Amino acid sequence: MERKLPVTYELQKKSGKARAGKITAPHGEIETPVFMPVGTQATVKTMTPEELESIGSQIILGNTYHLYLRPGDDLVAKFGGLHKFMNWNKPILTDSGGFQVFSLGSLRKITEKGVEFRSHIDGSKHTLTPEKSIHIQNNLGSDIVMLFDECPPGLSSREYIIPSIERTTRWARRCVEAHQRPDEQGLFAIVQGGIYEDLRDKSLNELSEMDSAFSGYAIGGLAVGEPREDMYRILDYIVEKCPENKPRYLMGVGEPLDMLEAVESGIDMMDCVQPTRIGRHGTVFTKYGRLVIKNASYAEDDRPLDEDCDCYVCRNFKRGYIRHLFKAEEVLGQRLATYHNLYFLLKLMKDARKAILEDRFKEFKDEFIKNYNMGKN
Ligand SMILES: CNc1nc2cc3c(=O)[nH]c(N)nc3c(CCc3ccccc3)c2[nH]1
Ligand SMILES: [Zn+2]
Repeated sequence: MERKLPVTYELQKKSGKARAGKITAPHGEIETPVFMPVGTQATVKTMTPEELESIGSQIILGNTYHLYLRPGDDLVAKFGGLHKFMNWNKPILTDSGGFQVFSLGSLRKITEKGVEFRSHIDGSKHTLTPEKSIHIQNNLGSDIVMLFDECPPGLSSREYIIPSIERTTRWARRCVEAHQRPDEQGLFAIVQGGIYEDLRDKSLNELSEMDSAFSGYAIGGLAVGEPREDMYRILDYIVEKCPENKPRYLMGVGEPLDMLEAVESGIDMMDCVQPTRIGRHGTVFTKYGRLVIKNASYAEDDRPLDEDCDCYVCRNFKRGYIRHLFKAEEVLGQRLATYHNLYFLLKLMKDARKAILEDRFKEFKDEFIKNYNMGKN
């Protein structure tokens, strides 16, 4: 009989293919669509958990690759798991590590067994396997555990992707077998297949054989250098083929316009390091597009970063002050820009959810895109 899954989804409203829903996870509920801040090394860079909660973060992401290398998943387990270690008491999703090996590790080698690599920290040799990845995530105690997959480089050929999908499916079976807490940590499948519709079908069909083990489905293999129109075409094709009664997670997409495109295709969850990464370098999101605060033109500008934003930063600080902080290399500048960027994306998803509930998502999306492309800052 069907085992009770630890992570469940309730569809609340559709507006076209866009959906509003509620995810129930062991550490709490998540209203979707949702943006998930990335907390790679057990911290969303420069933010405290209290600040993350105050801006409306419902779930954050952690990284198997990083936490295994430092401080070690067994140490995190000694502290009672990642929630206790970092004092975040809402849901956490952890990635499985394969992607990070290829984006950060060196001297990598893929075999049937798994992935051999050298640590980007000290060059030590390691092998990550499906079993090891799942056991690390079990130690971390995340609410949502990702399958150990291969994410082929953007624009890989069909000849490369086909055998890659078949190995990733064999790895998926090993992940399901290795999972030590299937009743406490939800397992998400990851659909691959590059920019080819028929290979997306192949990946989804092979994974669907194990559907009863999966609490959700992620769309992987995108935002890895493929042209934007290819990503949109694939989303429009494959997302609605994923089970309607489970959450759908698009991995690695966090540009405002891409997020709205993803929501329109039926995606519920998204992550991206962009808001925190570009925030630390002084680029912020605004209603009218991106703004590079170090630009000399903002030196005497007494407006907030975004005149339509009601976040703590926009209510209390002016562009000229935040520009000064960056020019003076004051760390408060990075914190304020990060805070506002995260708030901006969390609010964008909250407004998208409201538009879906009121069955006016298309109008909401078109209005946002018109303003964002104005670039008048
Ligand atoms: C930026 N673009 C991007 N495309 C991705 C594709 C995949 C993919 O096909 N498979 C897996 N496992 N992860 C991917 C990721 C990492 C997402 C992430 C980062 C940090 C924390 C938690 C999760 C991606 N990121
Ligand atoms: Zn703001």
